[in-house]
Amino acid sequence: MPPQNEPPKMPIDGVRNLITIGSGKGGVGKTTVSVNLAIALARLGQKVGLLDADVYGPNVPLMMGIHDTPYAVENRIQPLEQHGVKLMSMGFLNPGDKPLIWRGPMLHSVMQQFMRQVDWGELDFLLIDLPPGTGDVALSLIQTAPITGAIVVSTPSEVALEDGRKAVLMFRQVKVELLGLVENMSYLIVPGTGQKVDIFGEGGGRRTAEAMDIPFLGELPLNPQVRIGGDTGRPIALMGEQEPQAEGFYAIAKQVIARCSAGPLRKAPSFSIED
Ligand SMILES: Nc1ncnc2c1ncn2[C@@H]1O[C@H](COP(=O)(O)OP(=O)(O)OP(=O)(O)O)[C@@H](O)[C@H]1O
Repeated sequence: MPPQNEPPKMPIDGVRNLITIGSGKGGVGKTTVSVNLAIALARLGQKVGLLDADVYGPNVPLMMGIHDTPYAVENRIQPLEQHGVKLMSMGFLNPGDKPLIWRGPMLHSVMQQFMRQVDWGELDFLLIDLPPGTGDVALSLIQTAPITGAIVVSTPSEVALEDGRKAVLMFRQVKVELLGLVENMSYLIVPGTGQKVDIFGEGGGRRTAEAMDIPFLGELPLNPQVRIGGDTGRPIALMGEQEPQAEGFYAIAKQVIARCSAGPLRKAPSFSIED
């Protein structure tokens, strides 16, 4: 049972599955996985929203190729929509290169508004792209919302995995179900020669997932087209499931659908930070 002083985890109206995408380390491709997974889920027939919780470095608008300003109707913020995905990001409200200089309580309140005062409508999946690490924003979200499951993204390098393990342990400590680990930038196929190069080491993601007893959701190669897709606002998942360069994202999306429709994950886990 949650302790008496713990705030209740209020469900988000109309949202069936709330999935957080986190990483220990920055720059490992968490937002890249988030946008491509969102598009893949939408293309597989799911109703999808993506909340960019990386308030200090919100890259979702750029990667989804949309820079409008959301408006409010009767105190409810209307999410923007692009590539079949409903979107909300601090980048829509604070566009450009101006840094946001906010402390914890302000972040907490804006995240609550993004979850609960945005007119998400009916969604099968609301994905939350967390900021890297195990800090305030991640914890505040996890403490207040019934997270269905968490995905952790890491490269196979030991440095990234060390921090990835901390993210896994954070979710475990707050009793959020781990949907699994995604290994990004797993290897590079050299254009022209077809040679496979393990730039960040080989197999580290799978080994870590096995050691921590969480599902391994798959490897995503380092691929210049993935970077270009992000930089131009046309994520590679838009090319569809049949496109070999996008199929890894669809394979992850299918596992997420399978796990989340299975039943028990739909129930909000109880939370206790003291455990
Ligand atoms: N599989 C990949 N192949 C090629 N480039 C990639 C791949 N994954 C990510 N990138 C590129 O690496 C850079 C960092 O990715 P991204 O912004 O998704 O990381 P992140 O973990 O969300 O970073 P942070 O949260 O620290 O801002 C981006 O330029 C992105 O396009």
